[in-house]
Amino acid sequence: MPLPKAELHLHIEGTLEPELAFELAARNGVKLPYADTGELRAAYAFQDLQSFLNLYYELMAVLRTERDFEDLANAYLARAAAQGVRHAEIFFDPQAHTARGVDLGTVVEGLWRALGHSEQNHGVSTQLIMCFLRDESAESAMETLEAARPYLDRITGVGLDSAEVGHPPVKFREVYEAAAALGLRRVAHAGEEGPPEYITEALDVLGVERVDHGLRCMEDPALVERLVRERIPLTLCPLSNVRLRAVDTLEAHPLPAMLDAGLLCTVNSDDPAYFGGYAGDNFDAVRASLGLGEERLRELARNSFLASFLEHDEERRARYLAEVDAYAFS
Ligand code: HPA
Ligand SMILES: [Zn+2]
Repeated sequence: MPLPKAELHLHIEGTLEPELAFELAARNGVKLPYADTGELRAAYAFQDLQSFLNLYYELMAVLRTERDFEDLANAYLARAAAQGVRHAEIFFDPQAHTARGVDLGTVVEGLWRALGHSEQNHGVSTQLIMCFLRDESAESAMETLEAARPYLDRITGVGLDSAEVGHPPVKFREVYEAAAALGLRRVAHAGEEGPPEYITEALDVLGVERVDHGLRCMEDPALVERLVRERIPLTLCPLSNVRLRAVDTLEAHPLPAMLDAGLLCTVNSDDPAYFGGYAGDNFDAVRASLGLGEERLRELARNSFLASFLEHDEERRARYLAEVDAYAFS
């Protein structure tokens, strides 16, 4: 039995495995510029975030109907459950679909067909976090928030993703103010490729409660001290960091130093179909490559539930934490 954990940094579009991409392409009459899954997999050699994003957006062309989004989410939930994920806070990128003529309603209704039954079908509780593409305009983000109004009962929070450098958090000040006024929780990618200042700005200007990645905080000791003092969770994604070359090797990942510094770190998969593994695979990888002992792994699992947006159901959080505490490593 795998260690119970929450997944807090997972882009549902990044769970599109090559086999499902080809299946959906055939179903929808979409022609992919790859002969087969082998040729597609060979394209997964990324130099940086942008080279990944190009393929990530290209493959989304196969996602067209509610059923496509339902199938995508069910495939993820089954894999996540098998790796010990008990709770998942799932990102989606509305603008990447509406820009292709797929309605926000199709996306949310389709995802919800899977998420609404996830507890019964997969034993995984779920939440949805709607991300704005930071390389699109602030106006487009605001329009997306407006368009999401009919679905807000199914959306827990907002996030910020896509190409980071040159698109600082401050660009989205008004959108985040509007999201807060609607009662939405706030997170943002910051410090993946962007500088530590983007992390500070995400906290001070956007009012985020969690920082996605946050890796580059380690360049600023005063920021680290603040993140520790304020107990700001970081959603780290070790295999993603290696594939997108944010770190040279897994062995060089700063996770142990971050834990030693007292940061509230969590381990997540980001875009598992592209980066070589789901949540449990990321745990296994840091265990093998970083020499983390059982108590560090247990701490990471505890952190994932402590950092999750389960305030409406503290009983559930306590149950998950008790499962982690009782877990016997084999
Ligand atoms: O790792 C990521 N970073 C930024 N944007 C993204 N969109 C999907 N994955 C990512
Ligand atoms: Zn991400």
